[in-house]
Amino acid sequence: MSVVVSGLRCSYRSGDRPAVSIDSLELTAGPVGLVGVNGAGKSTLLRTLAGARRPQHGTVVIDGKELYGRHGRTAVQGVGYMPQEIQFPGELSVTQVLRYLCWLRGIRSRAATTRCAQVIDAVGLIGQADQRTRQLSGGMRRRLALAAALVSEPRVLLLDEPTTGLDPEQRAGVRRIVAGFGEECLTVMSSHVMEDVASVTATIVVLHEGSVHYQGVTDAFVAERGGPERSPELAFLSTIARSKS
Ligand SMILES: Nc1ncnc2c1ncn2[C@@H]1O[C@H](COP(=O)(O)OP(=O)(O)OP(=O)(O)O)[C@@H](O)[C@H]1O
Repeated sequence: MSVVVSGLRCSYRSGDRPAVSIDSLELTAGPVGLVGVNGAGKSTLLRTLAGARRPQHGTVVIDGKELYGRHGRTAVQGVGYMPQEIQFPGELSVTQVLRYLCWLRGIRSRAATTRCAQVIDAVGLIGQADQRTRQLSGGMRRRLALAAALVSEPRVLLLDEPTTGLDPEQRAGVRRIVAGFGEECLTVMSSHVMEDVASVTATIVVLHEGSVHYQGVTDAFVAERGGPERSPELAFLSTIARSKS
């Protein structure tokens, strides 16, 4: 599994400074933590890697296939994406939403039944499987968004702030899922919670003002930059301070 980015420029309005400007980035070993201050470009990058927003310039190659090129449809089939915000049709139940996504992905009925049950269990929504999505709490909705990203058994899993708004038990559950999936697919997870990033990711990418300011092994990042207490928070802050100077 690999995601290779070259010469990427993503802008929302022509004439503005690009929200993301990355000359070269290769992601192969996961899980990958994607961190940066508000507005650093994390969501824009994940949206672009998910095939949801065409960049103005540059290429995104997933497992050898250009996402915005001729084989884009094949490339995007292997990607699961959990955006920061997502709306579900309120009248559909949790299971119906996931079955619909399976249908869109061409997953056959029997396989879809198994797959939906597995992901509902994985994200801890068994008690809500038949509940309409408009009755879900914010945290449950986030977990449904995670289930939606997982349901097609992606080879590349892109998670935008998956632990935001979850209680401690559910946060730990998401961390377990990310750590587990790290072995089967390339997971990229953005987060503001450095503790979550440090505990589950193998490598880390620090974005600052749309560009990559650090890429390396998470443990080394924390050991080198996290002070005597090896604090993930301090490692992040010292990297950002270096980016500014
Ligand atoms: N829909 C949009 N229209 C215009 N500008 C946008 C839009 N979405 C993001 N931006 C701008 O692009 C830049 C990067 O934003 P982005 O949401 O990717 O950052 P982020 O690192 O995910 O931030 P956060 O941590 O706050 O979620 C910011 O300057 C932001 O204002």
